[in-house]
Amino acid sequence: MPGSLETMKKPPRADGLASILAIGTATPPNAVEQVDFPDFYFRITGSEHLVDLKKKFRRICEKTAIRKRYFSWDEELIKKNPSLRTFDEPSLDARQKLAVEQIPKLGAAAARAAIEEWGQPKSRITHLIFSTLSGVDLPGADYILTKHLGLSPSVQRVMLYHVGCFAGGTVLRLAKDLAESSRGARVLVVCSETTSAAVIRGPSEEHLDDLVAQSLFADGASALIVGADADERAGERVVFSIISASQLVIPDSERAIGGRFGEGGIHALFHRDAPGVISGSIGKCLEEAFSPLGVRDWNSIFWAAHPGGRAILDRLEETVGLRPERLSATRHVLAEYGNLSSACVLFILDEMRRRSAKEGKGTTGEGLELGVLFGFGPGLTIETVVLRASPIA
Ligand SMILES: CC(=O)CC(=O)SCCNC(=O)CCNC(=O)[C@H](O)C(C)(C)COP(=O)(O)OP(=O)(O)OC[C@H]1O[C@@H](n2cnc3c(N)ncnc32)[C@H](O)[C@@H]1OP(=O)(O)O
Repeated sequence: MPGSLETMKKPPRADGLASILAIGTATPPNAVEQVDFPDFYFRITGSEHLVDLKKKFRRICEKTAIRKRYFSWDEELIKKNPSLRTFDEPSLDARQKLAVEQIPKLGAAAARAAIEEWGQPKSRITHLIFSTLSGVDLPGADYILTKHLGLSPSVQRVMLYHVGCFAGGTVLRLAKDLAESSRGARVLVVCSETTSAAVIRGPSEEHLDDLVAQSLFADGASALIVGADADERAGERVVFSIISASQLVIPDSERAIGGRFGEGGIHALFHRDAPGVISGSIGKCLEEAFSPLGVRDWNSIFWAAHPGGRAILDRLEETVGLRPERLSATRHVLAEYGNLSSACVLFILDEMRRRSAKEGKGTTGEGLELGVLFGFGPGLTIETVVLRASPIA
């Protein structure tokens, strides 16, 4: 019947904006203090004889402003898999085994925390967006996660493999579209990362940017429930609303951040000018996102920026003229967890809303109404997400 076909083409849209209704995070048990990492890393990779390179690595680690990182692997695993001790020996099988096991497991732990905070039955989850940099498999981590969590087989899954660190913004952009285009949709978003593809490899004097990667990346997962028209009578609460989301590729910048994927896993390619390239485009992103809202003072909004490395945050702060408190939650997450790739920005939102409540601020965004979340990664790609904080009762 033409009438019913018309109805099928246009399912009812949500009335309101998509919102984050809950946040969960998880880390694996093996924590390594950054101050101990150079000794640990050069010992487990059998590289103690590279004395000058180790001194250089110590200097790099000291500059990262990272205090601690969590890993799903440990010394025992490296001993059992000697190919992981070298810089570029074929080692993909060992890396895959770890990633395929750990990514859904970590993601499920973060998702359970988000679902518990949300307080609604799992059967209300209509969509799943899963993002990870490693562990491509068939069926993928999204499928394994639905089994771990016991989600409905009719949950609509979207799997994002190998997008890179900007994916923490991409998942919000997609979740907003899904939640607003279908009334009643509840989207479970999961970003789960292990370093098994890119970190854990021996050092190389010829590839110093890869050595920088060994000092930065860590394992962890974050999860959100996103939906529009929060059902407050059923106990749903808005943590942040997603006002807008957009993506920008900085022209001719693909050399700034990248990775080569092969039999030895992912070899990181970081140009020293990555912080400069990112900060050079941040003004344009801010103006495009906030001019419709009449905002021009970048200190009047809260910030969650992907902490790719300390130098990126320093350059951002300097270029935009930010007061130190604006990147305080971001720097805290970098210090306590390292660079968690796509999972990082959602850890920052969690940290921000928790410390806002603890410090008696009026909103989940440090007492401010509007804020920005930035994802940075290969391309060079920037995801810009405008958020609205919620009042804290
Ligand atoms: C994967 C994704 O999709 C997204 C991502 O997050 S990718 C990660 C993006 N991150 C980056 O690009 C790293 C940004 N860089 C930084 O944060 C900082 O440079 C750093 C913490 C690594 C070092 O801090 P710094 O203030 O630059 O210290 P600095 O004293 O200049 O450098 C320390 C040493 O590292 C070396 N170094 C710094 N950056 C380097 C690079 N990109 N490649 C090779 N060597 C580098 C320096 O030459 C220096 O060596 P010496 O001590 O022998 O002189």
